[in-house]
Amino acid sequence: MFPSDSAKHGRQMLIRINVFLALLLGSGLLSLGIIYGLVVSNNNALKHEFTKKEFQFSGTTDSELNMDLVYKLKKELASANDKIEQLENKMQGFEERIKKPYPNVKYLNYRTKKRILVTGGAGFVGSHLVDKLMKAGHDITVVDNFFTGVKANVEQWIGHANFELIHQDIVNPLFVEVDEIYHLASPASPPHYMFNPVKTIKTNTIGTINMLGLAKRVGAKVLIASTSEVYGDPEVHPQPETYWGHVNPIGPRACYDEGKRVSETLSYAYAKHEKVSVRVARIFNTHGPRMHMNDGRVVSNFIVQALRNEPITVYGRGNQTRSFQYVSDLVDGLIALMDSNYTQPVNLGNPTEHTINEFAAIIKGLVGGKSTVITSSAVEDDPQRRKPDITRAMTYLNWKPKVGLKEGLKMTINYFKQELRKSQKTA
Ligand SMILES: O=c1ccn([C@@H]2O[C@H](COP(=O)(O)OP(=O)(O)O[C@H]3OC[C@@H](O)[C@H](O)[C@H]3O)[C@@H](O)[C@H]2O)c(=O)[nH]1
Repeated sequence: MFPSDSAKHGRQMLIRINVFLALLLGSGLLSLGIIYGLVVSNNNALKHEFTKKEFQFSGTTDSELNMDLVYKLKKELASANDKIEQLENKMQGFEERIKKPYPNVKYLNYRTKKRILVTGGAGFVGSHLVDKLMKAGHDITVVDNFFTGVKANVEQWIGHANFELIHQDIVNPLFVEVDEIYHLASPASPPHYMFNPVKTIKTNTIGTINMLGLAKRVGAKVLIASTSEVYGDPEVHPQPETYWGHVNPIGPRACYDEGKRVSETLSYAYAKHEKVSVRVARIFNTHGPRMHMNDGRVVSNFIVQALRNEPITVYGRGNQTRSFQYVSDLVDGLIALMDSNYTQPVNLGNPTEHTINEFAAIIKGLVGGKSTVITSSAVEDDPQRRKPDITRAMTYLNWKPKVGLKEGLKMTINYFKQELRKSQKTA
């Protein structure tokens, strides 16, 4: 080999090495490029993921914070409510301990002061009678089984030296020394007296025997609270006391109607044979404060329905009539009858007569509101016409009602307004 050939060969080798190195460098750069590309894209994905996470993270934190706050506030509110309740209970305790002044009571000496028993004295009519007799200065004993009566009706007298409250059912004998007995104990509203018919009969028979027996033993005068229902579904209108009535003896109302009729029969049997001094009041529909909201009678139902803007429910066609008296008139009549020498039955009622449809319109007019008047099914044996002839009461007791229908209803409506407010407060 010539030296020039070897130089040529050396140059060729150098070129090959350079090409090889260039290729190597190129592929290296290419790989680096690919790796860079991969890293960058991965980084972007991470970035995106991070942003997403960050977004989610920040959202979660906010709502958790809100939940925490709501939870805390709820806890604080609950504990504040607990404290308010505790304070209210304490205040109620204090109020109860502060002696409430009694209503004014007249002073009577031992010659004029009477010892009077009022059965059913915690009821609607009974409690108004008790108020009047207490204010007149007499010694009053109330006996009540609290089936329809409530202690709250006489709470104004509890603790008074002239007042005593006995929780007892008059179906059981009672031994007390009294001068007069007003026997009012009995459920009076149709749904109440139909609730337990046998019990209603027992109250008006055994209960009445117990009271007449007590009157005989201690020489007391006794007034029996009878009812216009002894006339049943009357065929004579208006009803005088001489009318014997038209009662279905086996109908749903019989427990009360017949119960009261037996009560009257017993009274005159004791009067005739045992020389007991009896008075019999036939009480017509009455309304006023202390009627129970769920009493079920037409006055309470219509007023409460109108106050609540609920439909006023007329049973049947609404052409049946009733005459409504205010409770203070009735109480005056009961006392006048007890104090009189008249021993025959006496109607006590207001002769102003209205159909139930008219009555619904009167209540709606007085209450206002949005109530509609609807009719629902008629009541079995519902008396169709009722209006008292009060000639006897006017003649022998010099009594007649003083409170007009609308005047009385306004007072009854105000009472139910207060009751509804109270019940909404405690609900
Ligand atoms: O929501 C009612 C409630 C009652 N009524 C009707 O209104 C009339 C009067 O019903 P009430 O329940 O008030 O009273 P009643 O006249 O039937 O009985 C009353 O009679 C005299 C009292 O001795 C007694 O308190 C009671 O028995 C009935 O015709 C009755 O069907 C309605 O139309 N809607």
